[in-house]
Amino acid sequence: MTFFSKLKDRLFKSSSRLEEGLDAIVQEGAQDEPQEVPPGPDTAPQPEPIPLPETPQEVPSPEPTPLPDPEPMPQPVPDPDPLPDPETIPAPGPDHMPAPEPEQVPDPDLPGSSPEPLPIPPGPSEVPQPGGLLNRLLRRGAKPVARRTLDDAMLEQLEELLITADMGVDTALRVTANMAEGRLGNKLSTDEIKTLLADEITRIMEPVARPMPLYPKRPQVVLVVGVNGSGKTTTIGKLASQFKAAGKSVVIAAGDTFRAAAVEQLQVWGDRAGVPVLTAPEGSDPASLAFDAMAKAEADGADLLMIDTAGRLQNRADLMEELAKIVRVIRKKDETAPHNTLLVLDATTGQNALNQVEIFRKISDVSGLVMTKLDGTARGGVLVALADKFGLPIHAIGVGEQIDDLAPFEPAEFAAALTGKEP
Ligand SMILES: Nc1nc2c(ncn2[C@@H]2O[C@H](COP(=O)(O)OP(=O)(O)OP(=O)(O)O)[C@@H](O)[C@H]2O)c(=O)[nH]1
Repeated sequence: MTFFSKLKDRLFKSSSRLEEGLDAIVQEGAQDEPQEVPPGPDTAPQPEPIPLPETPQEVPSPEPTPLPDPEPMPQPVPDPDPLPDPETIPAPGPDHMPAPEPEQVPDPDLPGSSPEPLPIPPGPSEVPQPGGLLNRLLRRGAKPVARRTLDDAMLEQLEELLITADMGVDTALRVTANMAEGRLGNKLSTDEIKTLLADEITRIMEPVARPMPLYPKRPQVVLVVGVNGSGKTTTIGKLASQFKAAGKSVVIAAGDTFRAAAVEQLQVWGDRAGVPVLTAPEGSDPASLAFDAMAKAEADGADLLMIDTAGRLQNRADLMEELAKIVRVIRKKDETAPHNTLLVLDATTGQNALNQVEIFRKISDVSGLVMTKLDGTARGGVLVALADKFGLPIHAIGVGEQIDDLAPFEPAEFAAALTGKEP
C-alpha cells in the first residue's frame, strides 16, 4: 500500500465526509450534461482530469486573502537521510514518508484502473485532439461528468460543508472566497472542486509544515505541554524513539508528578524507545525533577532532554505557576532553555483545539504543535483553521498508538487526504 493510501485510509474520516458533501453539492445543482461534451472555453480538452478553468477575463486578481506571511519555504519533502540536519531536520525517518509510488497513475492497459476504461487505448502517436473525430467518438461512450455552475448558492453550501469539517467560520469563508476567485459562473465537477480545495488548503498549510528545529545546544531542552489525554506521553515516546534512531541521545523527565499512572506510562514508552526516564515520587515538585533531569542530561552529554508536564487546565493559575517554575529552574543551568515548547493537541477535539492554543500560548511560550489522533477522526479540518489563525509550525502528526505512528506533516498529502483528491 502506498503511503498516500495508508494516510487516506487511516488519517481521516473527514475525507469521505468531505467527498460525499462535495458530491452532493455538485449533484444538487448539476445540469444535464450531454453525453458528448464539446470542448469549449469552460470545459477541458480531456475527459479526466480536467484542468482548472482559467479566469475568463484577464482580471488582475488581487492577491487573495491575507495569510500567514511567506516565511522561508518549508521542506515539503522529508529528508531521506535518517540523520537530521544539525540545524533543522526532525526525527521522522524515511519509512514514514516514502514518495508516492508511480503505480498511483492509472494504467490505461488495466481494465478498471481508469475511471472510464477505454476498450482501445490510443497509442502515444495517436492521442486524439480535443475536437478530433476519434476523441468525440470516445467521449460519446464516456460517462457524463456532473458539473454545477459556481454561484453564490453553491459557495454558501461549500462554506457550510467546510465549517462542518471543523475549519471554522473565518477559514471556511476565506478558503471558499479564494476558490471562487475568477471562477464564478464556471461549471465545475466534483473532481475539479476537490483540486481547487486541496490546492487552497495546501497553500495555507505550507508555511506551517516545519519539522522541529534541532540546535547544536546540548542538551536541547524540549518542554512538552498540553491538556491531559492529548497524547503528550505517547508523543514523547514516539519522538524519543525517532530521535534515537537518528543517532541522538535522549533523556526524558516525567514532569507530571501528580499522577503516578502518567509516570508509569512514560516509563513504558521510555523502555520502548530505549531512552532513560527520570521520575520523582508522586506529588513532588516537578521543577526540582526538571532541574535534576537537566543535571543528568548535561552529565550524560545528552543531545535532547524532553520534559513531560501536567495538563490540568482546571486550575490554570497553578498550571501556569508550575510551568513558569520549571522554566525558571532549567534556566539556572541554561538561560536559553527551553529551546522548544511543543503543544500537543488532540485533533478529535475539533474546534476546542483552537481554544487550547490560545490558553497555552498565554501560559507558555509555545513554539510548535504536534497534532495527535488524526487517524480515525472526522475533524482534520481543524488543522487548516489552526494554520490560518495562528501560523504556528506543525512539526508532526500522530496517526496511531504505535511507536512509529508519528509522521512529518506534509501539506499536499494532508490536503489530498482531507479532500479525497487523488494524488
Ligand atoms: N489513535 C491514536 N491514539 C493516540 C495517539 N496519540 C495518543 N493516543 C492515545 O491517546 C491516549 C492518551 O495519550 P497520552 O499520551 O497518555 O496522553 P497524555 O497527554 O500524556 O495524557 P495524561 O497522561 O493524562 O496527561 C492514549 O490512549 C494513547 O494511546 C494517536 O496519534 N492516535
